[in-house]
Amino acid sequence: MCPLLLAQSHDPESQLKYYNQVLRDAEASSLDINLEVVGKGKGVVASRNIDEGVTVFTERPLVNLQHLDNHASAIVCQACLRYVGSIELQIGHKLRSLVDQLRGAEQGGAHAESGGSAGDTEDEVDLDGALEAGERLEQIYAHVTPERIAELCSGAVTLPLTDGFRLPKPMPCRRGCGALYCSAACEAEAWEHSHCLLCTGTRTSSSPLVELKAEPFWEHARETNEIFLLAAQVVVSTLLRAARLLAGSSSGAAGPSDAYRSALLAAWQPYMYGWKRCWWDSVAVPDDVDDEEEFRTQLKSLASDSLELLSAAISDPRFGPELLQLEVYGSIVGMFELNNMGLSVPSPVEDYFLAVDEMEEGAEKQAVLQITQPLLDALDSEYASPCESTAFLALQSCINHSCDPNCTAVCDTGDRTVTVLAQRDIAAGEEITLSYIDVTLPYKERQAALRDYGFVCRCTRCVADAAAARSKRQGGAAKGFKVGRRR
Ligand SMILES: C[S@@+](CC[C@H](N)C(=O)[O-])C[C@H]1O[C@@H](n2cnc3c(N)ncnc32)[C@H](O)[C@@H]1O
Repeated sequence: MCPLLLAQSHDPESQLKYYNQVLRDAEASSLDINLEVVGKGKGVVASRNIDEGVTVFTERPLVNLQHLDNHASAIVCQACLRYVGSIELQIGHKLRSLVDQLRGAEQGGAHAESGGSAGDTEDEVDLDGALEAGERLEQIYAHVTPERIAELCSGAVTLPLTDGFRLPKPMPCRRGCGALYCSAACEAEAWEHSHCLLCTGTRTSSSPLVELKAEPFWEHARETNEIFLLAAQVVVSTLLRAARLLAGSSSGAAGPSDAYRSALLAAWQPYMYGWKRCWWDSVAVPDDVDDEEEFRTQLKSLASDSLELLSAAISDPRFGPELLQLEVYGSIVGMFELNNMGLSVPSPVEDYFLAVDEMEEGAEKQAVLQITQPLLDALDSEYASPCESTAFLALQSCINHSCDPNCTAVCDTGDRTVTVLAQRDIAAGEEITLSYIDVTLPYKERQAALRDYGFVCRCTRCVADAAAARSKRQGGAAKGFKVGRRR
């Protein structure tokens, strides 16, 4: 049986009503939503001509998450992804994380060397990795000392020219879970949105009323799939919003009442129409997996464990059970696998080193370089590593992929928005497209990359490339026949 929350997504009339509101909110007056673009599901089309370079629309993500493995590269506001602290802190943090990571790899290798399983292929790989890690550590320490890294992290040193690169002071989560924000407003917004139930901090304060017990859920997500963290934001923010809507209405407590159902459906609407297939049914099977059925069963079991831990963490008498069903949770995770958008925010550290590089040649630049060059040499390619995150946006998630897209998306952390810009002139009636992958790849590699998104690309370029490949094959077959005849 299709749970109530998923069944609603099939109603075209409410879908159009919702998306027309989304278009109005995004001030996207030059766009329409088409619920059935041939072979692609719904899509976004231009309702009038759009000139190259024009902003097609701007919207804010409904949820976003800095990739867990990116925390080592960038300290950003967990709500809006703005870099926080200072250039010194960002550089010190990158170096400290790098050193910790390399030490871990080095020790892993040493452990394998001293263990009794020498000759095992994995251990051999570990030893190679350990050797490389050791060399990279030496390279870092040839340029900076551990004390220098500690000074940068603690704010004990000020680097030249950083006045022009001021960053907001980090604002810690009120419960001290380690999450940082760029302002009290962002901290409060994240708290109200979902962090109040997903926080793992223990520091007590006058608020909130709920007991915090999300650590086992986080631990499971860290070890298995970070997308569970994003799905949890959807679940919690929806439940909290429904509870608020219900509290604001004249009806009673949560339960199977009509009032609760309509509050829940209203709160769920931003995600309702993004629904695709369940995660375990939609994920592409990795090349090294032989037993597809077992693989999908394992994914389902992971989702089930995650949901159990989440349900235990957020149990609250205000919440009904509708959103905590496995099919609904699986569809949210699946939606992120197929619909989310990667956001990359360039690092101010890169801009800082560029500014040094662009200084006029002379004694002043030489004095600055004496201080900054060792840091740049120690960071190596890490100096430019950006903040990488994943987000879900109501309108952007309706835009289909093309290997020859007419639009591009840029992220602005300043006002926490994503802007979609026309890359070329777009005619009225034309579909708005973005690229989900690196479109410089050849046809086969593009299709392989898009398999991870669960579809065979039917964009104009792929259709043309496929036709060209077919006719080449047919031509090849004909040539082969001729060769055969000559023999
Ligand atoms: C971000 S959603 C885009 C909106 C989607 N069409 C819908 O109905 O919600 C991505 C999904 O759209 C479909 N899609 C996007 N681009 C496509 C393309 N070039 N060819 C075929 N299907 C495409 C695939 O099903 C993909 O998983």
